[in-house]
Amino acid sequence: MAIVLGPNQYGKAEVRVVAVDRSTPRHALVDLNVSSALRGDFAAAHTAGDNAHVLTTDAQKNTVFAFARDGIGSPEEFGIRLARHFAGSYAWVSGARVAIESYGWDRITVGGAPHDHAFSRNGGEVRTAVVTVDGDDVHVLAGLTDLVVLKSTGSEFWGFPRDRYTTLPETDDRILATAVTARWRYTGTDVDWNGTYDSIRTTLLETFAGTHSLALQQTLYAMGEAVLERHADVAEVRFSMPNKHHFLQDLSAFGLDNALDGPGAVVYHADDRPYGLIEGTVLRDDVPASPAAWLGTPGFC
Ligand SMILES: O=c1[nH]c(=O)c2[nH]c(=O)[nH]c2[nH]1
Repeated sequence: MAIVLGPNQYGKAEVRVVAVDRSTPRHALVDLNVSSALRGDFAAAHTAGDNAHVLTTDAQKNTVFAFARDGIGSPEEFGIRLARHFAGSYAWVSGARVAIESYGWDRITVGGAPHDHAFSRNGGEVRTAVVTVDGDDVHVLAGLTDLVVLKSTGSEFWGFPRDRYTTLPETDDRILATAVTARWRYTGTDVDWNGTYDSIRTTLLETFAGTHSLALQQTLYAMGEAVLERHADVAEVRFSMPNKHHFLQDLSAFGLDNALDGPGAVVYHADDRPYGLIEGTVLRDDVPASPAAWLGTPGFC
């Protein structure tokens, strides 16, 4: 029996870089959280404390800031530039993974006009990109987290089996709400990153809204199917979607009914936990799987 070093990677996590394009009076702002990780032959550092192969995490951080000086473009483009640079830096670096979160800022409107250089953060939603360079191969995942959506009707849930612990009533009219985390894998790199991102986000929203839902699982599948139907360069979409339960509040103690078709407002309590967690992948069956693209991406997606 020998004890050996298994898979490993190292890098700088969560480099917060904000780049402002001031080339015109109308500034443009990009706000990223960048994490890099190198893969390759780093055995001696682990087993002997020999750092001859260790491109410092400090240098990786500096590289992120230096590259931002040339403009960031889309998160995917920036990730590809960085990952290619790191993977090509030394013979013993065989690959690099660059994961990016992109925070959105909207222009503040003053007197009806969008301001040139004042912005407000737009909610909790975050755009994501993960670029993995593995030798000459480049894999790109794009996605988003915490796209919070709600339908106040157009959602049913019934027809499930009833064991001795099943108490949930069947319903033909409920609130459906979730916070979408999705990642999709592109088949290549010749992509209009920002345009495609916007289009896929719109597709997710339109499909959530337009699908008369019999289960969140069905809505998840419909959202993935719509993305794949409209985007030939996407191979698969992975989702993690909490079912943000809204239960009708019992108001009978106050002599009030709470009927869906009654005269007053319908009152729900929004439960934050526990929540159903619905996760799934929708994919083309004729595109090979790509474990390298997902290596190091934790959780379901
Ligand atoms: O859309 C749903 N899917 C479920 O699997 C489930 N389970 C549950 O209790 N409510 C719901 N709703």
